[in-house]
Amino acid sequence: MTTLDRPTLPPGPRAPKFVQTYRFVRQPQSSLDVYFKKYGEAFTADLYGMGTVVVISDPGAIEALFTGPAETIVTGESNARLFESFLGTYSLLNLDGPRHRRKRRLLMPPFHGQRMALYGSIIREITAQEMARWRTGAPFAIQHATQNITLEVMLRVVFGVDDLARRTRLRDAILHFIAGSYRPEAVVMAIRPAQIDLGPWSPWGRVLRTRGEVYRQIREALVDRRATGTTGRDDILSLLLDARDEDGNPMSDDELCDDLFTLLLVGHETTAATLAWGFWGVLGRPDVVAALRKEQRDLFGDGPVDLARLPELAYLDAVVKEILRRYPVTDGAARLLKVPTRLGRYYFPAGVMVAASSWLTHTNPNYWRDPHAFTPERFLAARPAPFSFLPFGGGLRTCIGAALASYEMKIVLLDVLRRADLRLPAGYAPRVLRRTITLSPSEGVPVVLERPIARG
Ligand code: HEM
Repeated sequence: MTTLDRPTLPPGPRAPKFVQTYRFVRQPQSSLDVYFKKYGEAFTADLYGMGTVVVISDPGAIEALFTGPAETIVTGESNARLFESFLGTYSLLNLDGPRHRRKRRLLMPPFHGQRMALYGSIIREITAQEMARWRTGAPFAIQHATQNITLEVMLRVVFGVDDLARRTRLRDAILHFIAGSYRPEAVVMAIRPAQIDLGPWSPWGRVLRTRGEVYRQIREALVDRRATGTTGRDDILSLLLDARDEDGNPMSDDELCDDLFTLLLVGHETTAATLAWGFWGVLGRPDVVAALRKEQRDLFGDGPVDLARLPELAYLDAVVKEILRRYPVTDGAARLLKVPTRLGRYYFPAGVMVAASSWLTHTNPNYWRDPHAFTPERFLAARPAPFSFLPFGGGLRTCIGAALASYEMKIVLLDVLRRADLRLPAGYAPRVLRRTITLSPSEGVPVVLERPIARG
């Protein structure tokens, strides 16, 4: 009998559930490496809050997972197991079916590739403002800087919050929420059964209260916008305020808050963490920095890049892709099987979650040569095998911010490397830490600015 005759769970770790959950939380990549070595491209794990999860890194099965029928291979219900308690019931991530389709259509326009040209000069201005604060000498965490940039981009460019005082309060509230996720006890964010509010000093109580302050600020931003009006505006806040359902009703404030909180958090944390990993990868390779600078100089001399010509920078594009491959900041993309389902060479039973692991797929030696090396050139030499590269997930649920994230990363890398000489302090090597929704580098990648920033 083959694995395709009847639905079967592949073998996997037999450690007690709490041990497996601990490893998932604390050793998000190294534990997967161990399982991959032992069980191969599909194995079954058992995790608190998520139940039975089959982790796959076989592109054939991933293709089937991403392109199969959305009615029986569902995403929202699966995401909700991890994210509902803090992203909210109405968050796009946690929806399925027609509600998901409608919301996604509504949210997409500001993230469409063609819109990027409008955002470029503001991203550049925000990056310059951040760099103006850097000082030579003492190391600083580059993730702190990239986070300031990506959060400001979300607030100004996507949300269209023009009022400086309002922006500052919203930014402070979200940074306070994220700072809390650095605390060791904030692992409760990844363990659903431990999410019990035992007051302001309890781990989950603290998460709820800092998140509550972000929601309060978002509600106030909604009040402001209702007062000033949405006419002629095409930012997310205005789009959502103007949206009406089939019966002509506007969205409730609870729904608006979940959507806005999701975009604010997901839209900047992921890009900030990827950029931080990116600086770690790039600064560790002076030849890559030199090649990036050369490409830029050959096309544009010593001045800034003309952003309309960004697509001509092929090496930069390869660097960004390699950062996304080598340092995936999410676990990947998961789906819940509502019926027994064939995925490539596997046949899995109903009721299990199937998670396409970006880490294991991106480091699968069957598809990537020397997968642990940071080698941008691999993306110049050949296209990746189908479904072996999934930084933004896939199918109907592909990340809506993929174009914005890549565009933003390119501008930040270009402008920082053109104007700043950064180095990594001796002896630093990052560990992979869970932080809100990302896998971030420990200490946020400390860097040292070697000499004052060159003039723009
Ligand atoms: C480097 C940065 C980013 C990475 C690595 C990333 C990664 C991902 C991944 C893996 C998914 C799951 C896709 C799936 O289930 O197939 C996702 C979904 C999503 N991302 Fe991103 N993302 C990034 C940036 C952004 C930005 C900038 C935004 C918003 C502006 C955003 C908003 C979303 C939303 C709303 C979803 C849910 C889509 C849906 O369920 O229909 N992401 N992202």
